Amino acid sequence: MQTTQKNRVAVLLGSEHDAPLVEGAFTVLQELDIPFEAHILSAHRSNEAAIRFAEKAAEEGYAVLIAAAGKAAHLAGVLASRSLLPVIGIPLSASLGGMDALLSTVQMPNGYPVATVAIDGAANAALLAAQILALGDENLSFRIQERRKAMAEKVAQADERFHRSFTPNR
Ligand SMILES: Nc1c(C(=O)O)ncn1[C@@H]1O[C@H](COP(=O)(O)O)[C@@H](O)[C@H]1O
Repeated sequence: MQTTQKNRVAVLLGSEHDAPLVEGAFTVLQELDIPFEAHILSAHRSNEAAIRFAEKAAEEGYAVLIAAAGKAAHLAGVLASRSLLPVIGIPLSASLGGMDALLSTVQMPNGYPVATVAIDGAANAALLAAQILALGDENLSFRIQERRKAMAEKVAQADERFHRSFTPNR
């Protein structure tokens, strides 16, 4: 069932085959209690549907669009060309280690930005979407801070396990 709140994130995948590389985004969005919808949509293979989706996204309650695609990854750019919502691109390592998708996602012409995360950086795409939503949501901001604290705690624990030192006798 769709909510009418304007706080949803859309996660668009260029192909069903991309799903395993995008799971990290779903995990983060669920962890942070952010409503999302995920769809398969292609700027190449379902061009009209992609354009329709972008044009209606704001009125359908989406606040941020995440587009994940490999190879000639034009999905994020096409969505950005038809919507004023922030678009976050995840270049996927479907071929050439993801360099092809990275360049096609990040090298947008002046005027149509796509916020591009690392190759296969699905979790960071979700976190960036969360931080955008948190601009107008103090509770979400608190949840993100708590997540960061938990990460810092893990680093401290790793340091306790790992720490070593050596002082030479002179
Ligand atoms: N880059 C795009 C777009 C697009 O940009 O619109 N649509 C599909 N694809 C990508 O093609 C790759 C191969 O797709 P298939 O495995 O379905 O042939 C996928 O990584 C997909 O994201």
